[in-house]
Amino acid sequence: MATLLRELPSLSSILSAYASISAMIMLLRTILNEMIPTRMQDYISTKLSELISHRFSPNFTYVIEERWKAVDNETFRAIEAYLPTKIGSSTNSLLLGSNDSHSITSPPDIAIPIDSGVVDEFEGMQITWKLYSKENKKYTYPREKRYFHLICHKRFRENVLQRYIPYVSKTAEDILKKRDILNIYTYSQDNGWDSTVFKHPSTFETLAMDEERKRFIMDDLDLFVNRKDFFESVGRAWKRGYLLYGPPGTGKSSLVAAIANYLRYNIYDLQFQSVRNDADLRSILTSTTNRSILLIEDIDCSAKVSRDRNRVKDQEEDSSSDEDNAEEKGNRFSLDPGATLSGLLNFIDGLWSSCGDERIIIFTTNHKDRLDPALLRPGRMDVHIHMGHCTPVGLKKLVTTYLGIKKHDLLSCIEDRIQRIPVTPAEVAQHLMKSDTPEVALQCLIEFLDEKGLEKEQAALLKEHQEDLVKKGKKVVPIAKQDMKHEESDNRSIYLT
Ligand SMILES: Nc1ncnc2c1ncn2[C@@H]1O[C@H](COP(=O)(O)OP(=O)(O)OP(=O)(O)O)[C@@H](O)[C@H]1O
Repeated sequence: MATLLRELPSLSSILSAYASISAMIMLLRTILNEMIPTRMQDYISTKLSELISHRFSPNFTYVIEERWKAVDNETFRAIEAYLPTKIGSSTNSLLLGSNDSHSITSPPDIAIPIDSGVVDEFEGMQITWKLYSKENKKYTYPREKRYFHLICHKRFRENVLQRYIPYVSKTAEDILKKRDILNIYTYSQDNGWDSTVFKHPSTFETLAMDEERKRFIMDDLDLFVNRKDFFESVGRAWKRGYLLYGPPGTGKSSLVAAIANYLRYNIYDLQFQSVRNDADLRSILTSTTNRSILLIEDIDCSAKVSRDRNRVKDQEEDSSSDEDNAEEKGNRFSLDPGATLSGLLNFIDGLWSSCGDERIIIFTTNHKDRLDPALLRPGRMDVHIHMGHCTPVGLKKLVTTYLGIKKHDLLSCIEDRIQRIPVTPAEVAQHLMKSDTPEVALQCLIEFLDEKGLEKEQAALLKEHQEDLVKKGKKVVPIAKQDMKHEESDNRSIYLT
């Protein structure tokens, strides 16, 4: 015992050894602090703690990111729809809000805030969900990258994948199908897709359009939504393209709203000119969800889509096109070249067309003749629909909708006038709104039509007179094109390409 005690180091030598080890550690730490930047130190310590916790934790984590292989991750969408139905006492905070500008009293939506969690139970398994976010690389869309962590016990790992996730997807599908609120999304370079509640009153019932044409469109839509297997079997993307063309105020936007209300699809409204380049266009289009309408209005206004291959022809066009050309020249020198027609076509029927299911693509234009022929080729936009001036059938529909009457003595003389004088449904609607009294409103419409008829006659006389002058070899100031041309050259009412 005495020998053993003698061999033990003295207290003073233990203390001095401890002091020198501590001094060495402090020295090392100071050197490391000096040499390794703080961010690198944080990274190393996070990785070390992750390694330790992974090694010894009984849990397994699935990570579900918002984007998956360059497109929107549908599993993420499903979880987003499903989780708000699972909020319980374990949830400490929630996002609450409404984007329904039509009704401030409508019940708000619920969503999971970033860095918060929800606990769910399924077939005896406990599953914890957490939502995180981190900033994305600069200049890529979307700016923020969100992702869910699904945390379960390691022994449930397989069951979660085989049974729980399919259950979540199925439940989400039912929730999304039953949603009674539609959204309209608009794109901006700063915020990406921003949504607001879409409550447009236009339906096929209120549209002033011939009944057979309405029936044709509704049947076409029905056929489209019920043909998932058909599209698969023929190797085509489950998409349908509509080109709506015609003068302003003939109901193109109203028809889009009617289609959205009929199918209960959200609308993604894209200003083509606001897209920086084709790469951005791809990200923007692939971040739209299934069962939706992609709407590109006034597609002819994009120089890239309307002019690329028609430049020579366009140089001969009227003065209005000079402004567009100036814009185009400006674009050539800008940093962002803009999205191109081929970028767009690639999404419509190229390799990228297979991204996403159940999509309706709608282009509208007031000038079909200005579009690049590539966009009009058979099979590109499946259905071309001409929205024309008001017809007697359209008039009756508008009178019923706006005045609540089906018959009136003045109707026959209005019908007679609109067959001679081109007038848009928007103009008719505007005059029918002038009074609640049918008599007064219809009289207003008659006066308007008579004025328009007079203008038309004067324009025809002027044209005749100018043609005479030209024949006599005299110089004339040309009449504005729109006075002479009421309709597009191709005004077949509706056809499949
Ligand atoms: N066919 C129609 N049926 C019912 N209402 C219509 C119709 N066409 C136009 N209207 C009325 O006129 C207004 C303007 O129509 P809308 O915006 O749909 O026309 P548009 O063809 O899209 O015009 P633009 O080319 O200028 O966008 C609508 O709010 C609607 O009240």
